[in-house]
Amino acid sequence: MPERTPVLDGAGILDLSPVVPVVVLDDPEFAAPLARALAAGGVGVVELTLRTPSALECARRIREEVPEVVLGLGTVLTPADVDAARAVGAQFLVSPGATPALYEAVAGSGLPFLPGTATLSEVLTALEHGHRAVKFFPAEQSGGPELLAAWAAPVPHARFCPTGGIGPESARRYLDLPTVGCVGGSWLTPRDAVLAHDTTRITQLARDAVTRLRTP
Ligand SMILES: O=C[C@H](O)COP(=O)(O)O
Ligand SMILES: CC(=O)C(=O)O
Repeated sequence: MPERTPVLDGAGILDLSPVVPVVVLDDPEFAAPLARALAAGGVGVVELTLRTPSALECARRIREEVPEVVLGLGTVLTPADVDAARAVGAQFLVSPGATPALYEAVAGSGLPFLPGTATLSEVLTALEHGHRAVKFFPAEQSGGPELLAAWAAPVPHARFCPTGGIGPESARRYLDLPTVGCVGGSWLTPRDAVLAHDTTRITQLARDAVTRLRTP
């Protein structure tokens, strides 16, 4: 396993790329090629979801074979997920929501964490636990950029990674908000491209996204 990279706080994660690819991966053989394909397109961060039986093995391969990519594990739902993610070298954790048990486990892990939030009370709970940077999920279904703009008045110090239903066109409307650091999305790694091991397409999607979204 490569050396642990320096721990970034959650807010630092939001500054790595305008878009964090949310990846569902079955085939460990394609884990490193996929991460390299994203990096070749200018996206040096991956959120690999714990949604497949092989996700942890895929994560281990990325950490071992592509250490230049910052690896987060998503769909972290339980303290056991936190332990498993840490064991394979995850550099940050992402959840679709958060519970007291999850906050406690994350605190013990020492890893940066983007807790999922969909209400202002959940944002306040995240802030109480010391997490200034949070996921806003599912973004489009929960109220989109208009809701985040309203939240920016009472909690301008929170920072958001909206995720859920966002694509290359809608991403800009989130990134224009001062409280948004990056967006998350699956559009850089479409299911058909992943199944076909189509690294050329993945690199092109990453390059297009970075070109379109890097600057206001
Ligand atoms: O569960 C969904 C992911 O977190 C984001 O996927 P999406 O960009 O396709 O909505
Ligand atoms: C959707 C999401 O936030 C996650 O799977 O972690």
